[in-house]
Amino acid sequence: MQEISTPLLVSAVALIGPAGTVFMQRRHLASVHGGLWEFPGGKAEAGEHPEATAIRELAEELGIHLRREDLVPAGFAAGQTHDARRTLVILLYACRRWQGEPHGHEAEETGWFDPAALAGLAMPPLDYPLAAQLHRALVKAALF
Ligand SMILES: Nc1nc2c([nH]c(=O)n2[C@H]2C[C@H](O)[C@@H](COP(=O)(O)OP(=O)(O)OP(=O)(O)O)O2)c(=O)[nH]1
Repeated sequence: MQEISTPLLVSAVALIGPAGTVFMQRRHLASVHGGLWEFPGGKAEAGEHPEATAIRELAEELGIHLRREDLVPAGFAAGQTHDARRTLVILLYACRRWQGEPHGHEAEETGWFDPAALAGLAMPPLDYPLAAQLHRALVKAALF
């Protein structure tokens, strides 16, 4: 009988700076999807709330502190993991307030991008629909 695994749940965050630009990081070259730009974030631990995942991952990856009340749902994307073995669901939050300066300790490179420019970056597949949803929401000012 084929083994059925639960979907892999990832929380990601679009940090939006005062100029309206969005923080992105380039994945470590040795990792899956190495060298591609992504929203910072990571995998949920067992039983973890997606907001708690977002807060924990951004503290670990960027050294910044987010508050739950500053996380605004901005979109989601579902597909398969790179090896096509599991369903992958990424939940994207937008956040305009945080404590600390984001430093991509694990990233090849980091940068702030105009929301309209995100689609032009080389990204893993699910980050494209996430970037499109974020851009639409920001243009419509439906968020915040
Ligand atoms: N952001 C993003 N990640 C993807 C996509 N497709 C896909 O398989 N992934 C994988 C790469 C990572 O294994 C995982 C994202 O979690 P993560 O950011 O915590 O991954 P990581 O490299 O730090 O950790 P790990 O895989 O080494 O355990 O999802 C995609 O389209 N976008």
